[in-house]
Amino acid sequence: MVHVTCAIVIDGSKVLVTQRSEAMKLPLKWEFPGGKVDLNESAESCIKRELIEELNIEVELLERLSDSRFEYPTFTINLIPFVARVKAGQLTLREHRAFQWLHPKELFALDWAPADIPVLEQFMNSKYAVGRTL
Ligand SMILES: Nc1nc2c([nH]c(=O)n2[C@@H]2O[C@H](COP(=O)(O)OP(=O)(O)OP(=O)(O)O)[C@@H](O)[C@H]2O)c(=O)[nH]1
Repeated sequence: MVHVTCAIVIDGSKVLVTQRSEAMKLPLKWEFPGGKVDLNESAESCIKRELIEELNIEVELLERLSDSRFEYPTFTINLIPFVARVKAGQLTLREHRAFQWLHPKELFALDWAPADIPVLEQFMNSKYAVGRTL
C-alpha cells in the first residue's frame, strides 16, 4: 500500500485543483496536489515538501481530514488529506498539466482520480466548503 498526502488548498471560497500530465499515472485526471510519503517522513512534512516541489508554494496546514483508502487495479493507495492555505510563493506548475481555482460547487464536474472522490465528499461536508449548497 502506498501512503500519499494531498492538500485541499483554499483561498477564500476557492479551492485549488491540479490536473495530472499525460506522462504521469492516471493521466489527465484531476486531483488535490500532493505525493508519496517518504520513509521516516511525517504526513505533515510530506505535504509541505510536495507542494514546494510540485507547485512552488509554501502552505500552512489548517486541518487533517480522514484517510481515504482505495484499491486501484495495480496498487492500493492510502490518501491522507489536509486542508491548507498558501503562506508564500507564486504558484508554478512543475509536474502538472494545469491548475484551477474553483468554487466548491464546481468541483464535482471534474474527472477526478477515483481515490479523491471520498476526500472531496468529506471536504464538502466541512466548514471550509463555502457555498457548497448552491
Ligand atoms: N498526489 C496525488 N496523488 C494521487 C491522488 N489521488 C490518487 O489516486 N493519487 C495517486 O497516488 C500516487 C501519488 O504519487 P505521486 O503523485 O507522488 O507520484 P507519481 O504517481 O506521479 O509518481 P510515480 O509515477 O513515480 O509513481 C499516484 O499513483 C497517483 O495517481 C491525489 O489526490 N494526489
